[in-house]
Amino acid sequence: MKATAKAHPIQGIVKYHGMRDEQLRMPYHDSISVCTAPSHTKTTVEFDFEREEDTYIVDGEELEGRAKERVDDVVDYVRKTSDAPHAVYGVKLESENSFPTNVGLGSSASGFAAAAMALAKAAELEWSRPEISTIARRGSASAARAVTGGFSHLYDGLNDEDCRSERIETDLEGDLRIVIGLVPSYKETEQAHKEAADSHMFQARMAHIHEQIAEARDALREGEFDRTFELAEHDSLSLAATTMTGPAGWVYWQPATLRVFNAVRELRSEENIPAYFSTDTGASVYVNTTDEHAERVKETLEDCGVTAAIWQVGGPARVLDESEALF
Ligand SMILES: Nc1ncnc2c1ncn2[C@@H]1O[C@H](COP(=O)(O)OP(=O)(O)OP(=O)(O)O)[C@@H](O)[C@H]1O
Ligand SMILES: C[C@@](O)(CCOP(=O)(O)OP(=O)(O)O)CC(=O)O
Repeated sequence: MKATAKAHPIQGIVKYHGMRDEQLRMPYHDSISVCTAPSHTKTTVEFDFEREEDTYIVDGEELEGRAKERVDDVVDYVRKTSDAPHAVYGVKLESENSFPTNVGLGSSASGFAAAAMALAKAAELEWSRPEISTIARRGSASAARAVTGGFSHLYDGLNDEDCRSERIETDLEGDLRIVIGLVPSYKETEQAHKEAADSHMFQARMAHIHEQIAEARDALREGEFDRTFELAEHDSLSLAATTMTGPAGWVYWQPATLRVFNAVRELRSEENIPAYFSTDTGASVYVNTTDEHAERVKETLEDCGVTAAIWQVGGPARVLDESEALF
């Protein structure tokens, strides 16, 4: 009745923007991302006979309002699909993120992936990871990809058989280093997804994305580093063009973000270093490079006045031993 799970957040490669179905969180189009580590979320859940109300605590704070409703959507779906008699009891969920939230480092992905994995285990659902990705998707679409881990592809679809995530095999995982530049500027993504289709750039993005997905899959299969991360850099600009031209005119980037963009392009042109920037919906930057060049890239980010760290590829969400439970 109690279970603990761990999941890694994601960096978008061909990024998701906008939902066809807001309740079921079915995106308008396919998306590909890569999980990042050691950043992670650890979550313990328990179905408890004595508990009448569901309670969720993240980083020591009890969730309320919209944040709570999103976890409710995940818990309700697990209750509906599980045959375990205890799945009707109240749930206690406690979770810890090892990295800052709401700054563009993908906390909703690892948060809802860890919750889905732990809930599926506690509710005795013997599902595969692509199946569990449909539970996580109800909290956050990016979380579907955090369930399957590594490089993963969330398919567009109108039902759970189609709209699920699957891992993509590639040789790029071992040598990839993701240097993160932390630009702490608070934002929330949900509203941006809601108004995605209201930008005049959205239809252009939709027409373009199919090709981008095919290219990214091919580059990953072929193990082509430059081609893969050039695509991620390009798609960061495409995504921002759409959010900036929506009704709210969101500009997620900060001056430090742009300093990093310029410095990364200089590393490429002047030092021949394979380094490509990437942002999701936020001001923080990912710089994709190889092990050999990671320290040089980190120094460059620090010279831009940004706190930097060298991360690598994270695996799929997984259930932990009961000795690792948070309560
Ligand atoms: N460990 C967690 N367990 C459950 N929900 C979480 C957890 N961490 C974050 N969340 C939820 O994820 C959402 C984070 O905001 P948002 O939708 O902007 O996602 P995001 O773009 O992944 O955020 P960011 O990348 O900036 O961290 C909020 O609803 C928050 O409560
Ligand atoms: C481009 C992104 O940053 C979009 C992130 O969106 P979220 O998955 O955080 O949105 P919600 O479903 O509202 O939680 C990264 C990606 O998943 O492609």
